[in-house]
Amino acid sequence: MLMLHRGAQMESVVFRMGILASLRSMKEFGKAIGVMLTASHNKEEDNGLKLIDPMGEMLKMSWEGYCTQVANAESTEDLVAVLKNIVKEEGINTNIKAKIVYGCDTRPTAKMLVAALERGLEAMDAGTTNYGVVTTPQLHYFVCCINTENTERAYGEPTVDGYNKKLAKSFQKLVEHCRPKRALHVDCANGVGAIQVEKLAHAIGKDYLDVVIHNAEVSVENRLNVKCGADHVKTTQSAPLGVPMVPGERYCSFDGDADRLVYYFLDEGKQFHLLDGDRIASLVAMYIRDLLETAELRKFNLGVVQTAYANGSSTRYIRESLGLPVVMANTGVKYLHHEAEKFDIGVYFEANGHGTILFNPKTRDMLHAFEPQSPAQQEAVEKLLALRDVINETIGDAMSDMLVVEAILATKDWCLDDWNQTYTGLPNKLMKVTVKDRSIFRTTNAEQTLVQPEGLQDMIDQKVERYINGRSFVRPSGTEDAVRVYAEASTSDKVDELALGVAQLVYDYADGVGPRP
Ligand SMILES: CC(=O)N[C@H]1[C@@H](OP(=O)(O)O)O[C@H](CO)[C@@H](O)[C@@H]1O
Repeated sequence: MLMLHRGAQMESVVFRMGILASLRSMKEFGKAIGVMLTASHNKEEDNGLKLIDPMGEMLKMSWEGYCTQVANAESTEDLVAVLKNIVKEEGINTNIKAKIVYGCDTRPTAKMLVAALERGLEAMDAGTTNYGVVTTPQLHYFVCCINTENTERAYGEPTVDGYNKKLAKSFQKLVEHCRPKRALHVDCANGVGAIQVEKLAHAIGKDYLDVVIHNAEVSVENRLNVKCGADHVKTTQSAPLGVPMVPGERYCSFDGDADRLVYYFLDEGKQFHLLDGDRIASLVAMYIRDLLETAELRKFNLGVVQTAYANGSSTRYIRESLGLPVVMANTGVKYLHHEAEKFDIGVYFEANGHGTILFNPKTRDMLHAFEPQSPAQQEAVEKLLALRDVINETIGDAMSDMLVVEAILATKDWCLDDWNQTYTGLPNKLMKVTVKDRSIFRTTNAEQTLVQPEGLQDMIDQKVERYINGRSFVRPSGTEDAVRVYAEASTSDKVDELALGVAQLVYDYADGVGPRP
């Protein structure tokens, strides 16, 4: 995501991205490329812009570099030189007509950003489709649908209606013999999810899933993600504003652009329990593993991809209790996505609730061609195919992930507490330290080991050794000007102590800025 900080530059950067997106489409011989104008995760007041590649996937890394070059060009001459260089380096035929599809979020800035983007697209004479206010994952889905239309791999109809119908039909298939669950309260973070989940719920029908929408004030300024939404619930481990919680009821939160999902509930003693991305990954992995067992398709290589922020108990549970491989990837969904592609069926989730399931093309073809030997086998394969249809494989999608979770809970007849009982999460803590120069921090081993500044990792290791079930790592944030410290230990007091100790080490060792933690 390209961060767009408020100010005079914002419109100009979006205009330039219209030009760059058109070049990307020309490079792909006129395939549709997506541009999503959205709220950024880390600062509610900032916007973000995402370019979406032809199969609905995140933009190729080499083109991310072009985004920065184009955004940072200082004068018109510089910009022209940068663009000319991209055309040359990529061997782009600029006579090809570009095709761009775009969407935006609910904030007042969207109108101005859309106009700026359209000016860039007009300058390139691109063919365009404006999807208006849609979720980021929906736009990823539309791009994939458009570019696979009329092919063997057709992904679906590239409309909101098409998306809702596909998801509704496959969800209904997954829960057809299940007892309906109690209502699900959905916190939409005052974002676009509120508009879209209502349509989806309507397509599914109350008999299959009773959705109660909260935080749907999309037209009130400065409400988006404020004290609500998946990120808030995950980091504060408490109820979002605007959602009065009752013990025994079922709750989930989307984030503002509806790509992250977390669940939570209050137990009878009114204690709050969070079911985050780690829990979703393990639930989904268990479900697929069981379907593969029933279908006698054990040869399929099913695996889970996590980051170092995954709770150590979840990793242990997936490896030891479910008997499945877990691969660690760098922070950021693009890294997880690439690792998940290596499995026949890859489940990936960041702890923050962003993730999806990938079915390798070969796996899809084999499932379609499969000739079942028993009704049980047939049902299991049909469910795997329905699961593939309900999930948005292009990117983590809160609405689609929610249906997956709901289908699994309904199949198992589990309440949220049953799900929570699968393993006990280790107490953990995430802290941020601001230092003079975070670029001096270099990591290896999926960001779990520091190689620079030299000597700091040894000191962290010495600290960690003193704690039962202790684990801690330090890495520079990719999205904020800070170094993140993560720690786990057997009790919440111990984890506070460990995280603080490591944060102080970082501060002392690497020129901390501001008050010492
Ligand atoms: C610890 C943490 O939550 N990190 C987040 C955060 O990345 P950092 O590189 O840690 O700033 O923003 C990313 C983008 O939204 C998200 O993918 C990731 O999970």
